Amino acid sequence: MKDKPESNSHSKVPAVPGPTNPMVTPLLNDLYQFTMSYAYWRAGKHQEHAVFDLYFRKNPFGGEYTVFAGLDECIRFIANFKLTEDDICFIRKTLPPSCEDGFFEYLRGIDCSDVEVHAITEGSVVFPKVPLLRIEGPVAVVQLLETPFVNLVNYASLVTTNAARHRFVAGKSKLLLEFGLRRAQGPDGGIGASKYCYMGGFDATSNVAAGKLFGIPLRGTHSHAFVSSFMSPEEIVHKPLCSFDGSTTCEDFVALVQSWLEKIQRSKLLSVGDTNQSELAAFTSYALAFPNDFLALVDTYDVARSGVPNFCAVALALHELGYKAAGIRLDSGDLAYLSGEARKIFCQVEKEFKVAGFGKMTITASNDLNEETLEALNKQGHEVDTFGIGTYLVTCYAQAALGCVFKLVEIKNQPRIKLSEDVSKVSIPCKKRSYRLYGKEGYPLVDIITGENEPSPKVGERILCRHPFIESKRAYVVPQHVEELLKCYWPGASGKQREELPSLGDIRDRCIKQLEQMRPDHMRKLNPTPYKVSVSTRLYEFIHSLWLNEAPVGELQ
Ligand SMILES: Nc1ncnc2c1ncn2[C@@H]1O[C@H](COP(=O)(O)OP(=O)(O)OP(=O)(O)O)[C@@H](O)[C@H]1O
Ligand SMILES: O=P(O)(O)OC[C@H]1O[C@H](OP(=O)(O)OP(=O)(O)O)[C@H](O)[C@@H]1O
Ligand SMILES: O=C(O)c1cccnc1
Ligand SMILES: [Mg+2]
Repeated sequence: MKDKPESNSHSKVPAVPGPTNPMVTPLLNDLYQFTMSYAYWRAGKHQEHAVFDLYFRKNPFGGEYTVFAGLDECIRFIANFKLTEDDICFIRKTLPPSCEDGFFEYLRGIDCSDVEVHAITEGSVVFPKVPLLRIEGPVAVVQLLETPFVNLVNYASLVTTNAARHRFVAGKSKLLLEFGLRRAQGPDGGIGASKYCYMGGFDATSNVAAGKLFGIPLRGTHSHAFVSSFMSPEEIVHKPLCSFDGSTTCEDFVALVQSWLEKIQRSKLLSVGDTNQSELAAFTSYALAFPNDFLALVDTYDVARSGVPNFCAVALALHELGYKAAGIRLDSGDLAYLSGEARKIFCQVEKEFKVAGFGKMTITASNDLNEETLEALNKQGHEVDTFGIGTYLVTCYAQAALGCVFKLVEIKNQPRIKLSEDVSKVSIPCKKRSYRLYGKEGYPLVDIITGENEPSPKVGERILCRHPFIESKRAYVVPQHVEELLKCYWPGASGKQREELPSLGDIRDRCIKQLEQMRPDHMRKLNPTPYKVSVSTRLYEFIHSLWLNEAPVGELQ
C-alpha cells in the first residue's frame, strides 16, 4: 500500500499518487478487454474517439439513494496507467501466437494522457442511470479502463452507502466505530471498508493500517480474551498508580479497587453481591495500563451482577486518583435491556458516591449489529452511546454488489445505444451532460440528462423533464438552483481545467451534507419515494429515434 505522490513517468500528465492498493495495475482486468483492444488495433479502429458512461441501474439495500465513492482511486489509476515490459510479455504469452508484434509495440506506448474523464464529485448522493463518470479517448485505451474503473467504484459506493444507511438509523448523536477488518473480504476489502465507512459517516475504525494510510481516527476497546486470561487479583504484581496530577502515588491500586468494591457492596441503593474476581483482576490490570482511557468489556460473566459493578469499583478507584474512566462495552445479550441496567447502576453510583457525571458514562455496544438491530434498539429504547459494527457493515451482507456498468455511448461522434428486452437495461446514448435541479424548499427535485451541446437548464426557467423511456411520465420544473454534475477530473489532451481531488475528510463532509439535504421521504427505510431521473425533450426524442432505427422489426407468422 502506498500513499506518496509519484512522478508519473510520462511528462504530459500531472503527478498524482498511485492507487492505494499496488495490485491495481492495467493487468487487474478481464482478459476480454485485451482481446478487444487487439481486435480494435487489428481493424485499425484503436484510435477512434469513443465515449463511455459508468453508471448503475438500481439503488442498493432496497433504498432510493446511493453515495458515489471510488473516484480518487480511479484518477490515481489512470494517472499512473502504464504497462511494464513484464506485463506486455505476459499479455503476449496469453494472447494467441497469431497476434501481431505491432500490437505489443502499441501497448508499450499507451498511457491515459489523451483520455478525458468527467465525474460527479466523490461523496455525492447519486441515482440510477445518471453517469457517475464519462470517460472518452481512443477506444482501445478506454476499453482497458472498464474493469478496473467498475471494480474501484462498485464496492466503494456500495459500502459507503451502507455506512450512510447505518448512520441514518443510528442518528447523528451516536458515535459509530467500524470494527470489520477480521470479517472483511480479504485485505483490500478491509482497507476499503475502513476508508469508505469513514466517508459514509462513521467516526473511527479499529483498523490500524487504515488509520496510518488515510488519517482515519482509531478507536478500540479490549476483547474477552483479555478478561478470561486473568485468574485472580493475586496475579497483579505491579500495583502502584500515580495520581492524575502526579502529586501522589497510590502504592496498592489493587487494594484501592477492592475497598471501592466493598463500598459498592455495602450500599443499600446498589444491592451488589459477590462479583467475579478474575474479571475484577482483568479490569484492574487494564486500568493500571491505561488509567486515562479505562474502558471495560463487561459481558464475559454477568453484566449486571459482575461486569458493571467491577467496572464501577475500578472507575471509582481511578476517580479517587483524579482520573476519569472511559466507559464499558457490551458484546452479547439484549443490548437494549443491558444498556438500561448499566445506566441505572451508573446513575445510582453517581448519587451514592457523589461523583458528578458518572451517570453519563459511555456505553458501547457491539455484536452482529446492522440496520435492523439498530432500528429495533431505537424502538425499544436503549442507553447506548457508541456502536461498534463489523460483519454486516463491511461485507454489505444485505446486498452483495452494486451493479455498476460501463457502456459505450458514442464513437467517432456517432451515438450508440444498447437495446434490451428489459427497458431498464437500455443505455442512454450520446455524449451527455447532467444537472441537479433544486426546488423552492432547497431540496434536490430531479436530475436531468441532456445532450452535450444543448443549452443548460436555467434558474427560474421552466423545463420539461421526461422519463427516459416511458412517454407518459414527465413533469415541468422551474429550478431555483441548477448544479452541473459532471466535472473534469482528468482533462487528457483537452487543455481543460482539472478539478482538484478533495481530501478524504472533505469528501466525508460533502457526503454528510448532501445526505442531510435530501428530502426525508427519499431517505426513509420503509417504502422510500424514488428520486426522479429524467432526460430533456431533445434527448428523449433522440433516444427513441435511435431505438427505432436500431431495433429490427419482427414479422408475425
Ligand atoms: N434488544 C435487542 N433487540 C433486537 N436485537 C438485539 C437486541 N439486543 C441484541 N440484539 C441482536 O440480537 C443478536 C443476538 O445474538 P446471539 O443470538 O448470537 O446472542 P448473543 O447475545 O451474542 O449470545 P452469546 O452470549 O452466545 O454471545 C445480535 O445480532 C444482536 O445485535
Ligand atoms: O459483531 P460484528 O458486527 O462483526 O463486530 C465485531 C465483533 O468482533 C469482535 O468479536 P468476535 O465477533 O470476533 O467474537 P465473538 O463472536 O465472541 O463476539 C467484537 O466483539 C464484535 O462482536
Ligand atoms: O476494539 C474493539 O472493541 C474491537 C475491535 C475489532 C473488533 N471487535 C471489537
Ligand atoms: Mg461477535
